[in-house]
Amino acid sequence: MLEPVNGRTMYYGKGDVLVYRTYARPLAVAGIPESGFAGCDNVIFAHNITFAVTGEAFLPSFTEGDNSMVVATDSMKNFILRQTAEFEGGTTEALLAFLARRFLEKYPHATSVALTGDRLPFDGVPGSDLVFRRSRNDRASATLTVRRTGDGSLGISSHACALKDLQLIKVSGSSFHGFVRDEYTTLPDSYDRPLFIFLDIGWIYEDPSDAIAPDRGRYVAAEQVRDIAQALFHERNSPSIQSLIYHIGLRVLERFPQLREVRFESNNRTWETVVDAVDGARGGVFTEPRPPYGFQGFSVTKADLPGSGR
Ligand SMILES: O=c1[nH]c(=O)c2[nH]c(=O)[nH]c2[nH]1
Repeated sequence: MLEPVNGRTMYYGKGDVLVYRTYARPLAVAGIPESGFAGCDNVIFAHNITFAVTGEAFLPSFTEGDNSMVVATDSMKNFILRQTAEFEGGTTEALLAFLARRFLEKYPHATSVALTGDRLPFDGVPGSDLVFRRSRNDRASATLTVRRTGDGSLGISSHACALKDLQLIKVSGSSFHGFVRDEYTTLPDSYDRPLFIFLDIGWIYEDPSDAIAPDRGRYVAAEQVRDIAQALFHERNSPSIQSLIYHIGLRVLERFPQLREVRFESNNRTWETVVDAVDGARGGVFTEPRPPYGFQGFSVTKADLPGSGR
């Protein structure tokens, strides 16, 4: 998360800082064919934040028990909560950049801050602009590291945006066959399986300013990435999860040339068949698969796009 200080891992911070900000700046995004998402009003702009700090000045707190330079993690929590009131943006990435900058400005002996914000989604309810329903579904997330550069200015040294915990089932139209068959193989070939997948999708911008300043019109909303994943899952008769995530990655990069890379971590939760649908009839019966579960990890970059010449 945070780069080592003189070759040593050293950081401290606060996790699970829950910040419910109301009436943040509304977000508008450019549309894409796979998604009806055009933005959100941000009436509830809520996050679970993990905040970590480092700097040589903190070494004596570890090695000598000298707390004179320690900003208590309790104070960090207060800082995050109070500063969020002054935040004027409308994206998770912008909130993280704002908090990191403010902290490094306030505490000059801190050299670098790494923070993650998991959005806590609340959905609007019909007929009200005041009542919201907490959603336990997939959610947007971002991680940023902001550090002091040689000339004392502050810069983003790493970033990653994500959609976490997307869980999608396609009841028909997925296969898995042609894999290595030997004395260890018990899995039959499948030509139509009820494919249930858990997906974490991450993306990196060519220029992280596009994530911080959505007014530039190049912000990529997690809802749009979600909708691309759903559309590709629908469109393709996938021969494997490996192939499916590759094609989702290609489509995301095609739609958003401002991105450099898309990353996947997927989990196979294919439903276990109890009663097969008979003679082309619909209506099989399935149950939850038993552990252990398979997983895949893959990153797609612009070099994978057709015609990239790389
Ligand atoms: O999409 C899949 N990829 C695999 O590598 C695999 N292995 C397995 O047993 N089932 C599946 N499904």
